[in-house]
Amino acid sequence: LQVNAEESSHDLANPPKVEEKFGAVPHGLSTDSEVAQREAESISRKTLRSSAEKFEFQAEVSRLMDIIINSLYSNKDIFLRELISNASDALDKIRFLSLTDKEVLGEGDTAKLEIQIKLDKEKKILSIRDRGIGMTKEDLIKNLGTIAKSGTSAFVEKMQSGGDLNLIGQFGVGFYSVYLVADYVEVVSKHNDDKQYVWESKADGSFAISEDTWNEPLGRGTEIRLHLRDEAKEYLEEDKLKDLVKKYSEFINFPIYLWSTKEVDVEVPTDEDETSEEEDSTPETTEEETEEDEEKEKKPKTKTIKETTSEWELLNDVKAVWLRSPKEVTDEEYSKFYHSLAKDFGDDKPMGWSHFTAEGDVEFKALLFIPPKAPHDLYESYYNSNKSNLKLYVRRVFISDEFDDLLPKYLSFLKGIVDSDTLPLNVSREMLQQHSSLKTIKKKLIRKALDMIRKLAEEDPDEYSNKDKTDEEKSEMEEKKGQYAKFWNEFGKSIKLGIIEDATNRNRLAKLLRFESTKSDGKLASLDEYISRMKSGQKDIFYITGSSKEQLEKSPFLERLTKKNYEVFYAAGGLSTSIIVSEIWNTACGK
Ligand SMILES: Nc1ncnc2c1ncn2[C@@H]1O[C@H](COP(=O)(O)OP(=O)(O)OP(=O)(O)O)[C@@H](O)[C@H]1O
Repeated sequence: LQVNAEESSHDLANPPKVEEKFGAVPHGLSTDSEVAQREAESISRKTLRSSAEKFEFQAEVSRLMDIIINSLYSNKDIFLRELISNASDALDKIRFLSLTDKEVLGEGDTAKLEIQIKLDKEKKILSIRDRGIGMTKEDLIKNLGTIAKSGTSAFVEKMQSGGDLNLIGQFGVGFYSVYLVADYVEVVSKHNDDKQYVWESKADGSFAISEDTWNEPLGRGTEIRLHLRDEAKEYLEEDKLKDLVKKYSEFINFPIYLWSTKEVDVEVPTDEDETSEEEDSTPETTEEETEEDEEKEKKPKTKTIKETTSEWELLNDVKAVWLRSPKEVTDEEYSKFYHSLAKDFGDDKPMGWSHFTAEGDVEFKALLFIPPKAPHDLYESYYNSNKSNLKLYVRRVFISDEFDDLLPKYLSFLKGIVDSDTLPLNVSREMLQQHSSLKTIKKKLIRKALDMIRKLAEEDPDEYSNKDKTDEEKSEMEEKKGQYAKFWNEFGKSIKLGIIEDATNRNRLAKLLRFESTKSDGKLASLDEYISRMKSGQKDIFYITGSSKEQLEKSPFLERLTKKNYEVFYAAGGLSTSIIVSEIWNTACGK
């Protein structure tokens, strides 16, 4: 019954099913109304809906779910940000489609692009609803269970070797984090092209799908209902959810509402009985008091009672960081924005960022980040992946994160956003991809990206002497000590690839190259340093290259040179990198 991901991705006419695996109620035993009642009550947690079609999860997904459901991971909060992030992606998708076809948004509430969170304390259900693109029946089968993404096995492997569950979103399997807090999950979804369906699973290897004929019609979008485990009851507290949204979802570009309950004082008319009792107990009255009483009688008698009211409370203020002036954005805000943009919720801050506005023929705002670590699959499919890590917006409307032509491949490790005022809004993605402004945007982005990387080195006291600096500047610089070596460790290979691929910027890139040297106590040396020493007449320096650092370090040639007390600079890299680096080196030295 296991599904082959590739084969089944286009043909789901006969998706894999698990028949009679669940404790179905025999049809003869129940009346229609009982069945309806049972469906509507979203079933006890022991059995899924009996009439539903059953499917088996793809094996890797099943393993992933096992890991999650049995996890002792303490930071269970992460599920909420994953769901909100999915909701926001779904809203981005429908907003994008609406640029060329307004009809897709529908009317009334359905057209409202927002996220709603609701709690049902009695039934212990937490629901997150969006009016995004929604999922067809086929989408539900594919996206939530039968097609394993490339990140699934990578993440399972990571988890088996003690990885951090917090990174789940980076592997593209964030949805399954719901099983950290729930033992039964329903996904109700309505896509414009299909009927409303319910997906449900108890994370026991299978899921079920039924046409939804009992819930309130969603109009369009998705509602995820988490039937919380007993130990996750804290997520039924409004304050807890408000804190979490503030903490993790501050930068979501759609309004997030919580259905919150408040106790308010209300004036209500006093009951007849109460009034008469009060009157009965009144002792004899004087004339004056009688007059007062008469006046009181004219006004209706009221009392104040506490009443609970509920209303949608807005939890975020939907601000686009990149549209603000860089002077107004704090370092902490940049860091938090990076975490949310990159779905990288590790403890480390980004290594650097560049926030700028480009003016002239092509106007755009951009915010680029150097991540603290290289992602697990950075070089895995370097030449055949079209992935860009930049999100493209046009006038604040998210267009795509699949524009492979915004940055060259060797800079694909950067994360960020570009928001352009010049690009047209009402054309298809394909036409936009051809737009002439993109070339200008790309050129400027590369310049800014390389400047940002150069700055990392310039601010690092390991790289440059800081003797002219004031004490205050020195202590600030102390924080940046070693940052370029860290960068080089994580992304040096990308710079070398850039040297091969980007002839226009080769000299700029050459300045970012670093070499190890046998005499520098582990410090990295730059090309400039080597050149200045060559120019000052130093002759006992050699430069060798090889395919790997290990190979170089074992090289007998290196050993011989060091024995003679020569200093050897060495750089690892593929053959073509070595050749190009040598060329740059020799040209720079005038040889
Ligand atoms: N609220 C939603 N509306 C529409 N589609 C959704 C929604 N939630 C999930 N999906 C679909 O299910 C897929 C799987 O979600 P999942 O969170 O596991 O991965 P992802 O969103 O692709 O990656 P990441 O977790 O990094 O955001 C999504 O790619 C999307 O197609």
